Amino acid sequence: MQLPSLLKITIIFTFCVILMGAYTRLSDAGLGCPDWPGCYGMMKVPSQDHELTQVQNNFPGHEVEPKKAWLEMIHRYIAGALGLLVLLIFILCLRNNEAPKKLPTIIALLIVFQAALGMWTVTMKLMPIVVMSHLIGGFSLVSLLLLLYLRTKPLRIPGGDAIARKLAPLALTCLGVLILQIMIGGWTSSNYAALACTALPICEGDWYNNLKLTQAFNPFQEVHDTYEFGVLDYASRMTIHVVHRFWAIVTAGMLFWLAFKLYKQSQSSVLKRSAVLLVLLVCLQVGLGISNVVLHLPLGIAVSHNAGAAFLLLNLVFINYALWRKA
Ligand code: HEM
Repeated sequence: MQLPSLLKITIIFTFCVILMGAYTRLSDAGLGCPDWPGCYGMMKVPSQDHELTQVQNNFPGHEVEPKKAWLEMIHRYIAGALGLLVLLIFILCLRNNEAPKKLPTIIALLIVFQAALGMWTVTMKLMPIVVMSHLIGGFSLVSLLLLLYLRTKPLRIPGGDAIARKLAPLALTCLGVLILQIMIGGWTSSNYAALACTALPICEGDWYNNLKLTQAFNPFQEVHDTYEFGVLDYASRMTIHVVHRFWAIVTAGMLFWLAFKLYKQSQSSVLKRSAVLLVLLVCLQVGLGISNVVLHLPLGIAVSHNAGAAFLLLNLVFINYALWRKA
């Protein structure tokens, strides 16, 4: 198989793994299997009588919840398959003289680190900094795979679009702003702060005088037996939620500005289409965020909000690639 085709398949597959991860996390199934890499020490979810007896002996106090355990195991198996695809890409790039070498090496190292984060997510009982890093790891992986795909494929983007090129620093700033918003979103979700604030447009009560920025964003929280369902007090969760909403306004504003400038100034139809897509994705993402709040976090909307963030990121990575690549 040709490298670009393999990369295309791997990008779609990575997207599925990210969504499956979000579905697992948001269904509170992250601890469906309390150990790693097996599930209660087995390669499948224990269901037979003798297996359940073994669970009682080896994991006293634990009760197997088959649905949650299967979600977690399916996520691990498909993540393992993704690891094999990345290894194949790495080998193909090493063998192909014209293919880049540094980027596939970084991607291969990243997936190993991502597997370690997956393990720590379980062994450290959903510690928010680990859960958020695991989410960012997945987003970074799909972005780097897209970059590698773009580098291995001749693109019909005029690298010499001098006017549009002037927008490159703005596009990079927007990328930074979006990444920060995604991190705050991951922090909101991993600290179970989604329902800490259910009023619109801001928060119920005297939210302004109850902001606790230092506690809310301390990456190293006190040690707890488990972080499932969150350990922060109400004010800290509310603070995280409010910051995610405020930064969403900054993000949306910046991305609209970039889209407007790009649409007006670029000569390239590909970049003009990316600008329109950017506007649509921002509207969709903000709409999904508001629906999360109004509808009290239905699973489908929460997972779509995760997918929306990934699409936004990929679109912005593409725009940056097009604007920064050498003419
Ligand atoms: C550009 C805008 C936005 C981006 C890129 C973004 C991104 C994200 C991301 C990546 C997550 C983590 C999802 C996960 O854990 O799977 C998240 C969570 C969340 N976002 Fe946003 N978001 C945006 C705007 C908004 C807005 C405007 C609202 C509400 C008014 C909102 C409400 C939420 C809530 C409530 C969660 C927690 C969901 C949960 O616990 O599952 N977001 N966001």
